[in-house]
Amino acid sequence: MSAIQKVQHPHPKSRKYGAYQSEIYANGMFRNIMPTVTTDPNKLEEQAKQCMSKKGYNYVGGGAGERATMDANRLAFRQWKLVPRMLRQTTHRDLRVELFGRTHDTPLLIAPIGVQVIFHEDKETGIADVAAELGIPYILSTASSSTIEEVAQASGDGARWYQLYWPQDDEVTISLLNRAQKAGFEVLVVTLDTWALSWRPWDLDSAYVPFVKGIGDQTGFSDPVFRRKFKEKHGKEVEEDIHNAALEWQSDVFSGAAHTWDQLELLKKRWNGPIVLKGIQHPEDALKAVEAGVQGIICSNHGGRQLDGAVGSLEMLPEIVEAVGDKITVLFDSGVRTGVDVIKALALGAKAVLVGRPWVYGLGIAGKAGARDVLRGLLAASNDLDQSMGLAGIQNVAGCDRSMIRRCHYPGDRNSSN
Ligand SMILES: Cc1cc2nc3c(=O)[nH]c(=O)nc-3n(C[C@H](O)[C@H](O)[C@H](O)COP(=O)(O)O)c2cc1C
Repeated sequence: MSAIQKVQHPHPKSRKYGAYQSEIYANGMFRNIMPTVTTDPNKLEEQAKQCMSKKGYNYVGGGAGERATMDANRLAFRQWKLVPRMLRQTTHRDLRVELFGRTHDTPLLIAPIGVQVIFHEDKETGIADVAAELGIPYILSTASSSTIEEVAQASGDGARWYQLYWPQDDEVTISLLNRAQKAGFEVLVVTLDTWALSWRPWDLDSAYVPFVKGIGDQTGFSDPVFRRKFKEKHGKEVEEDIHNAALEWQSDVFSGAAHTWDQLELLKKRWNGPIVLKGIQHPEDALKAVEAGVQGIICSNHGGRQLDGAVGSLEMLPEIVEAVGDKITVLFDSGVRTGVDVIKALALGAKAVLVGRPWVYGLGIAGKAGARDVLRGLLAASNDLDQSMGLAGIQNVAGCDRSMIRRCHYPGDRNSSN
């Protein structure tokens, strides 16, 4: 390399996420406007708890059993530390990544989160709008409180993926896939770990499950095949008997029976685009996904909401990446709270990272504006993705590699920002 490095210019298409930090200081110093949503990842959940309804907060903050998997998710992040490099040109960071042939502005994805109306009336349509604005693909949950078509409209030109809770009824499944494709959803995310709801004490103690009242069932209630079948069976429209319609829909999507690998053929035949399996934790399942001929997997344990006492998701990422190499796109979620967490997951081989609870807390605090603040903070400055990459000496996402990270065990490492 020559002794004089060339002056670096920003990539014309990379966005300046780091500007958010200056904006916060300028608002406070000159206009006395303070951030609505805390910028401290360790205080976010507590602020949300103060602002949200008890049931709404418990639904997002809770997990399976004694929340041991949730703890493991955070501890798995704590055991990896970044090793920063100096005197590198990192002034202009480039956060763009390519996934399934499309370039995205950041390595973040909005994790599929159900029943968003219980957190704020801005719900899925509001978050889809924010995601499009920030250049983050929005993954719509099947357990949505807005319809597929409403979310597509709110997302406009934004990238959108569709998450399937896979119904037992193939005709209904095909109808959902057709609707999602028609509405411009590009990637199908099939969640494998939630064919029944787990034991969730924070919801159980107040006997709260929104779906039985028809909340979060909008995908089914707006589906022509589901509606026709419901009418044939009950002689009524869905709206005339919400209680039974809710039961019927729930027993199809959370049936208590898992699908099997061979059944993926149906989805492959009916979905004209990339398919990503969500909920992979074992390297052998990752290899099975390669064999099954899908295009991607998400190393995820559903944020510790399904199986309690399970391994932290990040713990399994390196083995999964090693097992599948470049044969399939590996994405990651469960426990991501800061930009540095994103760097760690990328350094351990994920191509992009899904963010879940943090923006839901923002949504609960201040609606879509609150979710936007959380996501901008995550992408932006100190402690967060863009600036942390710079401080670590990393110029772009490809620079997040194994040389930047080291496994270290310090007794007493904190398990905060759940
Ligand atoms: C309130 C809530 C609802 C969720 N709903 C869904 C869903 O409908 N479909 C799905 O695949 N995953 C769902 N998830 C899991 C997320 O997609 C993601 O895997 C998880 O939030 C990652 O963990 P983290 O939030 O602790 O980072 C949900 C998670 C939460 C917190």
